[in-house]
Amino acid sequence: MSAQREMKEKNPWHMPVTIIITVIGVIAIVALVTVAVLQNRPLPQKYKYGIVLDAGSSHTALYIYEWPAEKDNNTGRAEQKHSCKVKGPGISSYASAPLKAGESLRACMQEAEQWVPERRHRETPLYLGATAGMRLLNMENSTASDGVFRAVEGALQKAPFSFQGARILSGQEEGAFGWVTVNYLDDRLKQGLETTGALDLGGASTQISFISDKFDGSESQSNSVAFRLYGNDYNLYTHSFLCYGKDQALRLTLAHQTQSGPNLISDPCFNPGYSSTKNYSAIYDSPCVSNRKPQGAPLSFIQEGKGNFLQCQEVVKNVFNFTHCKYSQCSFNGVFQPLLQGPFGAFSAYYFVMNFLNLTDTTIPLETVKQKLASYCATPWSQIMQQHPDVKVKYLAEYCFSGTYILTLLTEGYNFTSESYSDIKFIKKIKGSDAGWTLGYMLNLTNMIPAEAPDSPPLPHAGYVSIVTIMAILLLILFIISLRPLWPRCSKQPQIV
Ligand SMILES: Nc1nc2c(ncn2[C@@H]2O[C@H](COP(=O)(O)OP(=O)(O)OP(=O)(O)O)[C@@H](O)[C@H]2O)c(=O)[nH]1
Ligand SMILES: [Ca+2]
Repeated sequence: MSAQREMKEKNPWHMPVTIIITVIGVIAIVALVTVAVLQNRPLPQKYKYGIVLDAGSSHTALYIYEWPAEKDNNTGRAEQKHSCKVKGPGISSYASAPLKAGESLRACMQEAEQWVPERRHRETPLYLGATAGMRLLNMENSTASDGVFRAVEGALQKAPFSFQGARILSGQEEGAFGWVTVNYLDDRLKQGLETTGALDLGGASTQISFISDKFDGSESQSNSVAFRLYGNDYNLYTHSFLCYGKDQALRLTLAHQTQSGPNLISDPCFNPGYSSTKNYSAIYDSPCVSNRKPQGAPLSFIQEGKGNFLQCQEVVKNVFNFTHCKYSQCSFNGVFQPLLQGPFGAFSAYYFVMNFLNLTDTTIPLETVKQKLASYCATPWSQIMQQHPDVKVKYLAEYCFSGTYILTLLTEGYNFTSESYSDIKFIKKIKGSDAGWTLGYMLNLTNMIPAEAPDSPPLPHAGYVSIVTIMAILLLILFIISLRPLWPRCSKQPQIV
C-alpha cells in the first residue's frame, strides 16, 4: 500500500493540477480548430435569378438563369435553370394583331413564376431582346413594330418580376453577346484562355464573331467591339448579316429562281418528288427580297424538287456577292473579315440542321460531308417522309437546302477551308446552358462580368481547414513536450511483493 502511494507521489500525471492543465489545453485546441473551421465554412447557397426572352424571327424563347447570391461577380457561374419555347411564330409575325404577341408570352411567363422562388420574384430582372425579325419589321413599318413592342411590354409589366424593358438588339450586340456566352460558359474569360469564335444561324440573320490576332479594329470600326473582362482586353471582330438567316436565305434563292416569273420551278435544293404550290407574295413579302419581285408575276408558282446538291450549291452561291471589297479582305457583300482564327462553336440552326443530317462530326473530311449531303438531297421525298414521320414537314422539306446553305456560307462566305472546317464544333448547349446571345446579354446588363479580375481568398476552404488542423496538432505536440519536466521518470518500477 505504501509503495503504491510512493509511486503516485513520484508520478506527476497523477497530480490533479497536471491533469486539469492537459484537459484545458486539449479543449482549447479543439475549440480553436472548430471555431476557425466553422467560421470560415462556405455559407449555405442562396440563389439569384434573371429572365431573358429571346424574341427571334421564327419564335420566342424564355430563359431563366440562376447564380449563387453571394458570389455573383466572383466565383459563382450563372447557369440556365429552365427554358420555355413560346407557342406560335416570332413576335414580328403579329404586326397586324399586336395584342396576340403579348398574349403568346403568357404560358411561358406563368412557367417562369413556378421556376423562380416566390420570394425572389420582385427582384428578378426580366428582359426582352428582339433580333432580326423585328429589325426587318422596324425597317418595313416602324409603326407596326412600335405596336408590337407596346403589346409585349404591356404583357411583361403584368408579371411579378422586375421588368427592365424590351428592345431590338443591334446585329453587333447579337454577335458579341453570343461570343460572351460561349466563352463564359467554357470558363475561358476568367482564366484568360484562348477564346472560341461564335457562329449563330437564325431564321433572318446570321452572326460571326471571333478574336483574330490580326484584327485591332482599325480596318473596320463597325465590326469591332472592345471588352475588358476579368482583367483581359479583347478586340472582338463581329458581323451580323441581315437577310442571311436560313429562312430569309431561302427567300433569296427562291427570288433568284423566280426572277423570270415562271409558274413552275425545278428546285435542286428540295428532294425529288417534293412538290408544293407557293404564293409569290409570300416569298416576296420581306424587305430582303421585296424590291426584286418580278413585274406581272402570276399569283403562285409550283416548286418541284430535283434533289441535286451540286446544282443547289450553285443556286445558293448566287445569294452572295463577291464582286467588291474595299478592305484587305472580305467575307461577302463587301464586308470586311480578318483571317479566320479558330476554334469556333456553331449553334442555333447550324446545330438543328447538321444534327438532323448526322453531320455534326467535323473530324469527317469536308468532301465526305458534301457527299453525304448530296446523297440526302438525292433521296426521294416519299422515302424521307416515311423515315421521319415525327419531324415537322416544313423542317423536313428544307434540310437539303439548309445543309447546302450552311456549307456554302461557311466555305464560300466565310472562307473556311477543308482544313479549318475541323475547327468548327456544332453545339447546342455548353454545360447545360443553351448557346446563344441571351446569357451574355443578361451578364452584361447585370454587370456580372467584372472588368478586373476579382480578388479571391489566398486559399480555398479545404486548404484552409488542412492548415488550421495541422497547426493545431503541432501546437498540441508542442504543449505535451513542454510538460516534459513533469513526465514520469523512466525508473524501474518498484516491485510489489
Ligand atoms: N430543324 C429545326 N429547325 C429549327 C428548330 N428550331 C428552330 N428551327 C429553325 O431554325 C432557324 C433558326 O432558328 P432560331 O435560331 O430560333 O432563329 P430565330 O432566333 O428565330 O431568328 P433570328 O431572329 O434570325 O435569330 C429557323 O428557321 C427555325 O425555324 C428545330 O428544333 N429544328
Ligand atoms: Ca436567334
